[in-house]
Amino acid sequence: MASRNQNKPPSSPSHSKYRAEDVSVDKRRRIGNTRLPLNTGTRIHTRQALSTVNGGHDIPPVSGPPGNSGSDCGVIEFTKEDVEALVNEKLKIKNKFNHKEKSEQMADCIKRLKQCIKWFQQLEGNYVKEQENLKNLLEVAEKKCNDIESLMKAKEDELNSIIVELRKNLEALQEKFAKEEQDKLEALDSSAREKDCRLAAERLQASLSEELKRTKEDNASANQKIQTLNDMYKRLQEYNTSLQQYNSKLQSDLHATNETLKRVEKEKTAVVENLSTLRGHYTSLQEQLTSSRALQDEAMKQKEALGSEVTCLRGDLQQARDDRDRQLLQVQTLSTEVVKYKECTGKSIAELDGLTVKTNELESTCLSQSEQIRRLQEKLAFAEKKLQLSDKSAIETRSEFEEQKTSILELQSRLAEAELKIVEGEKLRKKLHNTILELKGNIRVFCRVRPLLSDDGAGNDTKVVSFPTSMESQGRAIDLTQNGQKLSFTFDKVFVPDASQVDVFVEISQLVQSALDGYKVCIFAYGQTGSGKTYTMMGKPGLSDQKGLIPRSLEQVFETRQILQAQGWKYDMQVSMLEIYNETIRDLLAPNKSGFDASRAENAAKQYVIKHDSNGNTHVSDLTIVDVRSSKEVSYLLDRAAQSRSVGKTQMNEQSSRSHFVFTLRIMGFNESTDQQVQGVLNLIDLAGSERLSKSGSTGDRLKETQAINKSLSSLSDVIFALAKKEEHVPYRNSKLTYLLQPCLGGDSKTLMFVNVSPDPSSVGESLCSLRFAARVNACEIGVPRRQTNLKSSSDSRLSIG
Ligand SMILES: Nc1ncnc2c1ncn2[C@@H]1O[C@H](COP(=O)(O)OP(=O)(O)OP(=O)(O)O)[C@@H](O)[C@H]1O
Repeated sequence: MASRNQNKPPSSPSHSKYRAEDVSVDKRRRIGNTRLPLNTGTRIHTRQALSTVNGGHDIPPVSGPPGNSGSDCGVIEFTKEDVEALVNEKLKIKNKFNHKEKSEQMADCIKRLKQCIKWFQQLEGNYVKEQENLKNLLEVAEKKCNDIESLMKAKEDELNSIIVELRKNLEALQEKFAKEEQDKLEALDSSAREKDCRLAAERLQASLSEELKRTKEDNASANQKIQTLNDMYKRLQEYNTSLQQYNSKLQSDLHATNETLKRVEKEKTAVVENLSTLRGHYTSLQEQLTSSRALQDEAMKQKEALGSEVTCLRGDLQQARDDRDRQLLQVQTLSTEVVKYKECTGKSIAELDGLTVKTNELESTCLSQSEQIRRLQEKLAFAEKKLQLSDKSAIETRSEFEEQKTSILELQSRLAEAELKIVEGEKLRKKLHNTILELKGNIRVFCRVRPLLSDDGAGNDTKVVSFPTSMESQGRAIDLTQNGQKLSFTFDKVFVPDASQVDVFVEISQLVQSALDGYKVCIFAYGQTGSGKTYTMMGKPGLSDQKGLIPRSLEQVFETRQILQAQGWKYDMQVSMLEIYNETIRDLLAPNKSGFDASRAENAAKQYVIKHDSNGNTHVSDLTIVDVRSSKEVSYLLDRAAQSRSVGKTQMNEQSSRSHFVFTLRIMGFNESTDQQVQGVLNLIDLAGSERLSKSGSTGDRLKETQAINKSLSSLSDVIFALAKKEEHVPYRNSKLTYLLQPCLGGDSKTLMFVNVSPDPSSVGESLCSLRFAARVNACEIGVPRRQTNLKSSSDSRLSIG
């Protein structure tokens, strides 16, 4: 229809025709049941035909020429049959009406038909013209149709391809649909499951809600806690800062203290020297004083003798004076009597002569007595002079004595002062030493290289061990050369092969002293078989200058105990010794009733369970603990233990220790004057030698021993590595050795490790392993040593080893 309108000719008749067609089509639709066949044969005017059909009633009269009829006019093609049918219809209708009316109507109808025919003819002319136009149009349309057809074909092809594609899509969609159906089923399934889950989830949600509620409450309290923790954190931060400041101050203090320590050490040496000279001076003064005292005593005796002599003389003199005075009085009375007699009585000359003789006698007696008095006076004067002299010498002696006394007192006070200074210096040194160790907070490591022995790889002159001589590393560094590569290690101290046992002991004596001060001390020797561990710890039996650390430490402990007694300290000492052989503890001091084997059997029956108490003390059940009072007693016990130890011959060592030897001295001190109590422990350990199975040449029991030794030493290194890495779990329980040493390795004790190294070039690999392990140990922080003081001795202290 749209395309027709597009091709519509511009003339009005054609325009009306198209409209008539429209109407006819519309009419046909309206006729409904009375469907009329439309053929291209006879053409009849539509209105006529319609009027015939409707009996001429409902057809409106034609007004004006058909061409001007506007919307009422139209052309429709009727076939002959259609017209006949109409005529028949007309006849039928004719019969229905009466004749007159019918004839009038007929006339009218004929009239109108005539008009119609006229109009129809006009239309026919128009129609021919229109037909030509239409022909042209048809051609154009055909052309266009062809174009459209080709276009359509193309479109069809395109559509076909689209259809194919769509089919494919459809198939895919169908597949997809099937899949989705399946998915849907699955989804339904899962939805059912989800429903269950949802129910469960709802239940869970309910419980979770409750939990959430609780958690919220917890959260609130946690928030509060966080708040307080934050506050605490802040405070801790502040505390940390202050600690850091304190630490830096301590570091500077430490530096200053080190300086002071050195100065104090120097002062101490000077004071000790001074003290010894003072002591010499004091002794000579004491001698002088004794001789002066003897002299004084003699002078006093002389003085006393002279005094008594003077008193005697004075008595004699007094007597002589009294005699003289009496005789003078007698002479005087006699003289007056003579004068009286001469004057008054006139006696005979003989009597007078007798009297004169008597008087003369008396006078001569007087004279002699005067002479005696004079002599006595002279004697007295001499005696008094002598007395004065002796008084003088006595005063001199006394002043000398006083002088000496004051100088002695002065010396004594200086001596006391010097001794006090020594005690204070010692205290300060001890404190500084402990502070240094506490600040260091790690296991200290000393390295000792033994001399080359005749048994070592003969004929090999290459030196694998050397010692750097630079200022900063002297005495602290060691270089090991392996395959031409030099590897350097630094430790707290390195002992060269020439170092004597005394040199080594001097370096650890302070540590031993700490045990008496109430610290736990642990010294252990680690190294390859035959590297000198036993030599370092025990020394060579029978040779006093080659005594090892254990006997020397004990001597020092007992000597110091003696010295500290003067300060009010009393010490009780207990010793225990054990060995760990093939992961089994053996009591080396177990009473040996019926021979060594019996003791071993008895030993084996005991449990020897290791336990640590809250004070960090280690207890081994059933272990023999012996009270000791002197180093001799301990030496005896050491000899006894040495006989019980498991030793054997290996390719590396003639007398190889096949077990770990643990010597423990427990020290309990009490000061009566200060009421102070200390508990120290000295653990001295000679570890079994590490060795490669291949190198040790072990077989049978030896192989088993070596495997057990290596296992426990590797446990020791695991513990050290865990400590070095500050891991949360430290595998102390992996071996008896590490569990026994737990307080020493990870606790609060002062620990020192000797790494013994052999200079034998054939042992360079083992030496390198030992040095690497020792370096790791040196870097390992184990906490701050704690002094055990003011503690009441535990009831079970006899079973404690550390
Ligand atoms: N510093 C030293 N001076 C002299 N001789 C030494 C020294 N160190 C070790 N020795 C000697 O080396 C040998 C092996 O020493 P020692 O038995 O102490 O080794 P070890 O490490 O204890 O061996 P093991 O682990 O097999 O028991 C011994 O003969 C010892 O006397």
